[in-house]
Order: sequence, then structure tokens, then C-alpha cells
Amino acid sequence: MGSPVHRVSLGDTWSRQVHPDIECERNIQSFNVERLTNILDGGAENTALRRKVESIIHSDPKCSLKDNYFMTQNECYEAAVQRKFHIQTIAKCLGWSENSPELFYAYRAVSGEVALNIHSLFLKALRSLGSEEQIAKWAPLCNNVQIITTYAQTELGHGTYLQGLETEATYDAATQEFVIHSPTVTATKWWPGDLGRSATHALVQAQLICSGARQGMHAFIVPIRSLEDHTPLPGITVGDIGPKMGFDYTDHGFLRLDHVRIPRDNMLSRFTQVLPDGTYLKLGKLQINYLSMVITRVNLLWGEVLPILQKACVIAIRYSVIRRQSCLRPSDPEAKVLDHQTQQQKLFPQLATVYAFHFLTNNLLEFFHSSYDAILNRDFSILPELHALSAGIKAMVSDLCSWGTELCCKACGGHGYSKLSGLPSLVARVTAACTYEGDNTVLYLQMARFLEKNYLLAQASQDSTSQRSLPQSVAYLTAPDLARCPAQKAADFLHPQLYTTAWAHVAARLIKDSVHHLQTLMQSGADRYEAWNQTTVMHVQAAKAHCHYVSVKNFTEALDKLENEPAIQQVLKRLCDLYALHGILTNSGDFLHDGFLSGAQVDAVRTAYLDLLPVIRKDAILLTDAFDFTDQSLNSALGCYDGNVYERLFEWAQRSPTNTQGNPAYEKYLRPLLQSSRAKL
Ligand SMILES: CCCCCCC/C=C/C(=O)SCCNC(=O)CCNC(=O)[C@H](O)C(C)(C)COP(=O)(O)OP(=O)(O)OC[C@H]1O[C@@H](n2cnc3c(N)ncnc32)[C@H](O)[C@@H]1OP(=O)(O)O
Ligand SMILES: Cc1cc2nc3c(=O)[nH]c(=O)nc-3n(C[C@H](O)[C@H](O)[C@H](O)COP(=O)(O)OP(=O)(O)OC[C@H]3O[C@@H](n4cnc5c(N)ncnc54)[C@H](O)[C@@H]3O)c2cc1C
Repeated sequence: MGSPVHRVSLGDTWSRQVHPDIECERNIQSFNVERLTNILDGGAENTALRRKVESIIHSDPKCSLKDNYFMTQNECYEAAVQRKFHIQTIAKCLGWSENSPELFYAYRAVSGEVALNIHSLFLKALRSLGSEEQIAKWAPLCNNVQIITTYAQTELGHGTYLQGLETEATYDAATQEFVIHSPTVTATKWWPGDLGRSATHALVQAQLICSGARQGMHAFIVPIRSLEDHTPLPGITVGDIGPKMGFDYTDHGFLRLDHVRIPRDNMLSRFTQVLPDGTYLKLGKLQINYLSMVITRVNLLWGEVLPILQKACVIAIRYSVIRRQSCLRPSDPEAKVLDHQTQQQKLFPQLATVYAFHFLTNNLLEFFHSSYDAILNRDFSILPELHALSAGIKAMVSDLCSWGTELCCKACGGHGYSKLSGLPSLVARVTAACTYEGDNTVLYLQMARFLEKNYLLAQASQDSTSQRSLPQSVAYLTAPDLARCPAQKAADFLHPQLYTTAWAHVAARLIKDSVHHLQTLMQSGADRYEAWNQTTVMHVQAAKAHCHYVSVKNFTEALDKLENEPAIQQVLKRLCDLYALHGILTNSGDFLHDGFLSGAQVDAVRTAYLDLLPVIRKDAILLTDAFDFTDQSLNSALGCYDGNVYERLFEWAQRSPTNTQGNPAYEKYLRPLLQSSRAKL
């Protein structure tokens, strides 16, 4: 059962009565929802702490999201700054430190809709690329909000290809300063969050030029606005990039630098250094300067991207047990739309995906935490696997969360299209995740490059007597492979071992095909670059299959760890089955291609898949309740816990300024129009 704050949170007169159509969904509980919430939170103590923080935040009206949907871009930004300010004040009062679980929960309570989010990206870059002295100097200034920071990497002309960044940082040994300069219009920094109107300091990624040589992208801390009156400092042109598809609460900005001088100490120098005389020192590859992107990719999935699909599922599934359309039989009452098989087919794969991604992103975070200290201490051996996994999983999770959120929106019919459903803003927000922190195609290709290398290593070790062990995520490339799937009937496809092996087979084949195709092109005279470009569609397909395999395997391993929770293990096993089988059905061509599955076996997969839908149907509401979002953070007229959809939608629409601010267009245009036509009547 949810805490009271989840049930009667919006203060509506009718919200104390739960709608019977949703209440009955909660009457029979095949598993303990509270226990599942605890598992998702990583322990009952975390659930308790989260709820405590939520009740503090929700009792402060200044943190409310209530009128967000009616605001202009300017108003959204101001409200987000206000929320940030109030949360910061509360945090100070209650002793919540930066990076504490309390602050994380506070931001979750307001759905992450606060200003100054890029502050944390700056801090991550500082902690990973800065020396201990630089961290000691700058981190407290950030944490105490004595400065406001942004991460300024992308330019008008380049976002993906970092070697093409044009901003220059030229070392002047005479003054021991860097001169930061935007030589062209395309060198203008474009998109950094919190830059447009808020930041006082930017972490500027620029091409280092010292002793006449270009050394590639390095990070520099550049003051951009006065700490006295917030005006741009000399040499700085800064502003907001204007209207966007979403993220109205963030002031994405532009920045031009005209020969701005900063001290030598402002270049982050954990792995690279410029000595006073201009000598350049570097540890490892240049790409070590990309480390902060790895960290951000991993963290954003957990904190930003996954909750969006979770919420979309909560809203769409709750609404689908209230919404009734058509009778399944002529004599029946109208059915809940969730009882239509096609509605289940839309929504349950999304629910299964969100659970799969919960365990996947959690695991990725653990892998990151276990590798991070070693990397900071200059052991880079794990970095290629961490980079490949974080890139590939970022691409898959944001792609499928984006696709799934849009589907949830459409699955709510006309009301889904209303901003008041909460879904359009979730769609707009998650769509951006396919682009920021690396365009997904480009990230899949980074994963593909890692797969190609490891496939070739696997081949080489099979051909020689000495076995080389591959990184754990690609170890299956050396495992014995089955040519045909042994399943004989639908029920056989409900065995995790069977479908994990099927995914491993398809991923390995697609990797093999893409590498062989690349090699064939090279053997027929194409150079490596030409051959790579001609095979990138195949490489992306292989990378997607590999990520899918990793996610299926990871989900099944997470289930194994739930042996002390048999009821929860059983309900999640169904979602795991559905996730794996839905993936096979939507990619069935890849499984049929080499005869691994026959047409009859694909039919059996479909049977197993369709049979799962009505079983999952019984637990659907409980599985969404388990995410334990408060009504305030959902901010959806369709998705509230009590199911009073129509009353809430009607009441919220009344608050629209279009209903309260009169209609100047009537006086100016409609009246004259009506009157001119009346004359003719
Ligand atoms: C609440 C918050 C709301 C939302 C906030 C949103 C905030 C968003 C912020 C941003 O978007 S910040 C900007 C992010 N920008 C990007 O992510 C840019 C993407 N581009 C790249 O990462 C790189 O340019 C590239 C695509 C990796 C290509 O770089 P490059 O041309 O230099 O390298 P390659 O030749 O492809 O590879 C060489 C070598 O380096 C390895 N490598 C590449 N990247 C990394 C890395 N990050 N870490 C470790 N290693 C890396 C790569 O695997 C190659 O290895 P080898 O094959 O040579 O061994
Ligand atoms: C909401 C939002 C917030 C952002 N926040 C920040 C921020 O705080 N700081 C910051 O610095 N940046 C930020 N960005 C910028 C973001 O990181 C870049 O937009 C992103 O990295 C993609 O780069 P791009 O725009 O240059 O796309 P492009 O690389 O121009 O992509 C255009 C197309 O070209 C394709 N393409 C490009 N290169 C290749 C290739 N090598 N192989 C195959 N296809 C390719 C892509 O797949 C895509 O289809 C933000 C962006 C958004 C939307």
C-alpha cells in the first residue's frame, strides 16, 4: 500500500474516494507491492527516507509543479529557479549534502524540474578531470552556490565530432595564461544548459594549442558573468538559444569568447598538464578527456531517462483501467480499454522494458562505481568496456524509453495528447535523451567498434592454442553456439536460459556478419574508412542486438537473486519473459535469417507471448503502483492514484488562462467577422 501522501495528495474534494474501477484492481494482490517498492528503492530504509523527503517537499507550495502546463518559457524558467532555491534552502536547513540520497529524492519529488541541473555535470567533470587541488578549490564554491556553472562543449558547428571543435585555448607562456577564443561563428558554444541566463562559470571544452602544436580537446574553467551584477565579463557574448521542443525550465545558451584570458591553473589537469614553459604532458589516450561523458551517460539513465518511461507506464496503465470503450461482447458492459488485447500489447512490453531497464541501469551504475576509482588512479584497462557499455546502453535505453513513452501517450487517445495528461512533456523530455550526451547512432557505433575488436580477438584466440579471456560483457563470443533453437513448443520459450541463448546467438551472428562484410569490402580494395562507412548500418544493428542480449541476460540474473521473494520473482519472471519474447518477435527476421528459429517456432514464440498478456494484466496496476510516484511528481490528470480522471481533467482545464483572461481576438476579429456576415443574413 502506498503512503497517505500518494493517495490524497492533491487536495481535491473528490480525491478521498478511490474510483471503484481502479480500487478493484488492487483488491487481490498476488505479491506484496510494498516489498517490490523496497526492492526497487534498494531497501525498505530507502523507501522510508524517500517518502519522508517527498512529504517535506510536497508540503512546501513553492516546490509545487501545479500550474506548470499553463506557463510560458520565461515563467517555467523562473519557477524552476524558485524550486531549486527552495530545495537548496531546505537542504541547508536539514543538512542534506550534495550527492546525498535526500537531495536525489527531493529532485525526484519535483520530477527533476529544477534549474541549475548542469551544475552536477560540471562537478562530475571537475571530479574526474581535475587535480585534487582543483577539486578542493572549485567544488566547495559550486556546492555552496557561490558560483553557478555549466558544461560548454557542443558548438554551433560540432556536437558529435569532438576533434572538430573549433574553440581554441592557446597557451601564452609569457603570462602563464590560456587565451580562450571562438575564431568563427560555428565555434560558438550552443546548447549548454543553465548557460543562457544563469551560469557565472563555464567548463569550456576547447582545442589546446601549446608550443605551436594542437593537442585536442581539453577542459578549461572560464568565468563568464560578473559575480557582482551578473553582467557578461569582457570578451564574453552570452545568451539564450530560444524556443525548443521541451525543457522550457532550462536556459540552454550560447557563448562566444573573444580572446578571454584565464590562469594556467584553470585547465583541468588530472590526466593532462601544461607546464609553465608550455611543455605538454599526457597520461594515456587523448580520449581520457571524454571521461566525464561516460560518467554522465551512466548517471542520467538512472536519474532522468528511466523515470520518464516509468511515469508514462503509470499514467497510461492507470488511465486504461478507468477509460471504458466498446463492449467485448454485445451483452457486456463497456470494457476497460486495458482489457483489449491490443492495448495490452501496446502497454505491457513498455512495463516489461522499464523493469528490464531498472535492473540494467542499476547494474551499469554498479559496474561504473567498481571501475571509477581505478580509472581515477590511472588504471585505464577497464575503460574500453565501460565506455562501450555506457555508450551502447545509453543509446538503447533512451531509444526505447523514448519510443515507449510516445506509445503510452498515443495509447491514452485524445486525452493523452492534452498536456494535462503529463505525457506530452515526458515525450518531449525523453526525446532529447536520444541526442544529448551523444547522438544514439554515434554511440551505437562506438559500441560496434568495441564488438568488432573483441570478435577479432575471439577469432584469434580460437585459432591459436593460447586462450585470451574477453571482457565479461562479450565473453559469449567465445562460447559454443547452437545452430538451431531446440524449443519444440510455446512453453519452452518461457525458459530464461533458452531465450538468453537465442539472443546471444543472434547478437554473435550479426557481429560476425558486420565484421565479415567490412573485411570483404577491404579485401576488394576499399580502404578501412570507406568500408566502415559502407557497413555502419550493419554495425548499428549488431550493436543493438548485443545490447538487447546484455539486457535480457541481466534481467534473468536479477531474477535469480530474488529467490527469497518467490511471489515477486514469479511476477517479474513474467515481465522478463515478455521482454525477451517481445524483442524476438519485433526482430523475428534476425532469428529466422540463418534458420536459428523456424517459422513454426516464431509462431510458438507469439503464442507464449500472447498468453502472457492476460496473466500480466492481473498485476498491471500493482506493478505500476510499485514505482511509488506521488501524484504531485506525476502531475497528470490521467495518472493519479485515485483514478478520478474526468473530474480532475475538467477541473484542471478550468485553470487554463485561456478561460480566465478574456478573449481580445473576439473584439478585434471575431465580432467584426460575425457582424459583417450578420448583415448579409
Ligand atoms: C537532469 C538533467 C537533464 C538533462 C541534461 C542533459 C545534459 C547534456 C549534456 C551534453 O549533451 S554534453 C555534450 C555531450 N557530447 C557528446 O556526448 C559528444 C559525443 N561524441 C563523442 O563522444 C566523441 O566525439 C566520439 C563519438 C566518441 C568520437 O570521438 P573521437 O573521434 O575522438 O574518437 P574515435 O576515433 O571514435 O575513438 C578513438 C578511441 O577512443 C575511444 N573512446 C571514444 N570515446 C571514449 C570515451 N568517452 N571514453 C573512453 N574511450 C573513448 C574509442 O573507443 C576509440 O578507442 P579505440 O578503438 O581506438 O581503442
Ligand atoms: C536538451 C539538450 C541538452 C543539451 N545539453 C548540452 C550541454 O549541457 N552541454 C553541451 O555541451 N551540449 C549539450 N547538448 C548538445 C548535445 O550534446 C549534442 O546536440 C549532441 O551531442 C549531438 O550532437 P550534434 O547536435 O552535433 O548532432 P550531429 O552530430 O550533427 O547529428 C546529426 C545527424 O548526423 C549523424 N551523425 C553525426 N556524426 C555521425 C557519425 N560519425 N556517424 C554516423 N552518423 C553521424 C547523427 O546520427 C545525426 O543523425 C544538449 C542538447 C540537447 C538537445
